[in-house]
Amino acid sequence: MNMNDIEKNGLVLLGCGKMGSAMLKGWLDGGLPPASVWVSDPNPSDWLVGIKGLNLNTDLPSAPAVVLVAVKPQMMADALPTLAAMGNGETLFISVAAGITIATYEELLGSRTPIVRAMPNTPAAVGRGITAIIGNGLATADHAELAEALLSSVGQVVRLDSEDQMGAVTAISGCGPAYTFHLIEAMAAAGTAKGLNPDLALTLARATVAGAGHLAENSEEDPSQLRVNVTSPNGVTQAALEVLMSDSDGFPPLLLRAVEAAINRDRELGE
Ligand SMILES: NC(=O)c1ccc[n+]([C@@H]2O[C@H](COP(=O)([O-])OP(=O)(O)OC[C@H]3O[C@@H](n4cnc5c(N)ncnc54)[C@H](O)[C@@H]3O)[C@@H](O)[C@H]2O)c1
Ligand code: PRO
Repeated sequence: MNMNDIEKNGLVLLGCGKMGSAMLKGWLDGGLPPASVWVSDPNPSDWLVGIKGLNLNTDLPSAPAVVLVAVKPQMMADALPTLAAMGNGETLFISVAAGITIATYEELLGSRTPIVRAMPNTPAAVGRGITAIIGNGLATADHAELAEALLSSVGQVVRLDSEDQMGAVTAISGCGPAYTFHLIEAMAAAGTAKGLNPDLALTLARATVAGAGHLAENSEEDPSQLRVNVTSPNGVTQAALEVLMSDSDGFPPLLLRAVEAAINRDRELGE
């Protein structure tokens, strides 16, 4: 199964806010015709309303290739039963919601429903996302391929061995863009605090994070060597890294605490 099946039988997107829009933008930019997509969202954005040919809040096809669920975890119990008639059939359900387990989808949609739980991230909007996926017992190799085809059109896809990994995945790559944007904000604020014009500080911070990310992704050297390459012995970077890399109050223990908080919240949302 591939994107042709989606083009032919349709994709229903339930919920099209920040994450749904990021993926939809990536799919449309990648050539998926708007006429193959049905979006159901009670508060569509101006961007959605403006997409010519898109099926927005109209009757849904009875057996689309894929239903992609992108409503908030808290809305799931209200939103999903409206699509229960598509459960227990050939339609593949893919959910990107944090926390909600495959067992919950099976309860809401029927235990014979093929389901893939996925965790994407918002760089999907520019084709640079990464999505982790895991299917239920009903999701065949064909279904997994279909999910992978859809999600790889907006970035990389990795397959998980176990649903138990999803909390940590969410905390790293699902939420990670927010940590990175905050790093840009914090670098810009520090530059401003040290006398730079705020616009200049933001330009420096944004380009540095983007350039370093690109280098980390494209270099044959691993991130620790790339860090060493910036760090002259007893130089300026070393002075900064002695603060940032402190085992007691540096970046590693702080990030670990943040990731643990995210994993705990992910677990709570699934309860
Ligand atoms: N934003 C991210 O970076 C991100 C990353 C990975 C996963 N997710 C997951 O994606 C899901 C959506 O998150 P978001 O950030 O896009 O939230 P959002 O609030 O921006 O979007 C949710 C959308 O669902 C719509 N909605 C509400 N009730 C509905 C209903 N009954 N039927 C159809 N649509 C309905 C809302 O109008 C809204 O547009 C969440 O489950 C979240 O865990 C988000
Ligand atoms: N955004 C969602 C949240 O904050 C899930 C991962 C990224 O809950």
